[in-house]
Amino acid sequence: MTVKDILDAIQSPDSTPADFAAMPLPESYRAITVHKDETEMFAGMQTRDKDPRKSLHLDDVPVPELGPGEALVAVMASSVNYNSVWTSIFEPLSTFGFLERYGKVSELTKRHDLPYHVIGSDLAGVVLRTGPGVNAWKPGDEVVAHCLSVELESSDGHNDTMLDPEQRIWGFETNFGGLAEIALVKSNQLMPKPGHLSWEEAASPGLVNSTAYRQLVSRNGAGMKQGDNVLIWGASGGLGSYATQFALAGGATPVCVVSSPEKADICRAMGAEAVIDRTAEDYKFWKDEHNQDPREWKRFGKRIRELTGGEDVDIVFEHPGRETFGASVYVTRKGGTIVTCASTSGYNHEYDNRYLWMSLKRIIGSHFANYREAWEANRLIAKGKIHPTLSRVYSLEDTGQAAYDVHRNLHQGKVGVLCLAPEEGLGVRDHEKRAQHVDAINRFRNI
Ligand SMILES: C/C=C/C(=O)SCCNC(=O)CCNC(=O)[C@H](O)C(C)(C)COP(=O)(O)OP(=O)(O)OC[C@H]1O[C@@H](n2cnc3c(N)ncnc32)[C@H](O)[C@@H]1OP(=O)(O)O
Ligand SMILES: NC(=O)C1=CN([C@@H]2O[C@H](COP(=O)(O)OP(=O)(O)OC[C@H]3O[C@@H](n4cnc5c(N)ncnc54)[C@H](OP(=O)(O)O)[C@@H]3O)[C@@H](O)[C@H]2O)C=CC1
Repeated sequence: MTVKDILDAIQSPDSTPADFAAMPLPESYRAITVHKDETEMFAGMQTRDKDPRKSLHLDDVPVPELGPGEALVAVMASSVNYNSVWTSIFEPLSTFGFLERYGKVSELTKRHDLPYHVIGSDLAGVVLRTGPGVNAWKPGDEVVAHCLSVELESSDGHNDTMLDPEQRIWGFETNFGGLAEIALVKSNQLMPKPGHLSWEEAASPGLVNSTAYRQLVSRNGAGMKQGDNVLIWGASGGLGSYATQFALAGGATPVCVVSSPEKADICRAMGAEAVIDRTAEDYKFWKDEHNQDPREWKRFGKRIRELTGGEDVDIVFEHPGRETFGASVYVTRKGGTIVTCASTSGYNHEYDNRYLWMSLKRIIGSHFANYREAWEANRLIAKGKIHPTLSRVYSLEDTGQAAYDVHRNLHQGKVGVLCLAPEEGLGVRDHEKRAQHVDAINRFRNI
């Protein structure tokens, strides 16, 4: 049995769940990996110069043993997330430390502690096998997977699964991720694949859509409400393209920040009216490596007021981090919220705390999404209320190039990867619903 036989079964309209269940598993599969003996390969280099094409490998790896509550999934498509860029440049830490730590949890988790790391935190595909105790899913089911892996043995995570002390991001802090022909997930990561989307479209929103949902919409994040002004950094990027959609769909006003006229056009095509091109307007929030320029914060704030009819923003959707955080705190409205999930440009933030406390602002930390939030975010995709923002699709062989493009900010929206799917456009089951939304689904394509 080879992965080719699995693909044939997936593509045959006659395959039944029993056929999938009866199919022997292959011994190995192709996967995108980083290697433990290469973690120092970029030592001494600037972040920008570390090249994912050098560190990401396409390897044949053995199919992992299936444990209780788990599923093996044939991956038709996946996507590149920034966490895969971090893994590929071994920043801020090598992910092998995460695998070693996970390997110490139990006999079963030892499987994850290997000299190679199969990466990737999104997938769309077909369930091949389920482990003991899995009843909700069966071989043959078409699924997407969110990337929250929790053990749930501590009460800390019982109200909000993100608070579990053993919370991990699958394919980043665990092995056997989605940039591969086969992936291992906990079965409670599985969700129904939206029928109106192709494999690569369905695989692309998962991580960023769920994260933006918690960060902006959920009461665990900013709890956005109708009428809010929301400043969205990187509004046509991975997270930002979903934050912009959530703001518009939720009756808020996005103020989109981007870095080129093309990206500004994408935001307008999504329905945003207030757009700032940070390159054209040339904001320099830092005078030098150590000092910010509050006059630039003010110039930025004035521009926001021009666009909103004099109002300040209720919420800032933050992720660039060091470069923008001082400005973000400054421009937030009295009583408003800065919600952050990342620090792409540096994790040691500096801001003038007087503007935070005197104006009763709040900074909220947010990370991925709990089980329920991930499910709710996927439901919005399935209902056609929020759409994938897929711009370009790469082959599994070209994942290094895809990660390079994301690292260098050369992409728009989301970048997809075909794993088992032999071409784009396959896997659509609900053509009628697709026809209703096809323009929105294709909005980011080939820009
Ligand atoms: C969904 C997608 C998401 C993204 O893309 S996010 C972006 C990518 N992710 C990242 O950049 C984050 C990468 N991760 C990290 O940088 C690190 O992962 C953290 C900084 C988050 C954590 O650092 P660490 O060293 O791994 O863990 P510690 O929690 O600091 O634990 C180290 C030791 O310190 C002890 N400790 C923790 N808190 C305290 C405390 N408050 N007082 C005293 N000790 C403390 C612990 O217990 C432990 O100890 P012991 O080594 O013995 O086990
Ligand atoms: N904690 C969590 O759960 C999650 C964290 N993340 C993290 O969030 C970050 C962004 O992820 P994602 O949106 O997928 O990445 P993308 O690269 O797709 O988008 C980020 C956008 O941010 C903008 N940007 C980048 N650097 C700067 C800067 N210095 N100043 C202002 N804007 C900047 C760029 O837009 P433009 O050039 O147009 O302004 C870019 O397109 C990453 O660090 C990632 O690891 C992502 C998902 C989940």
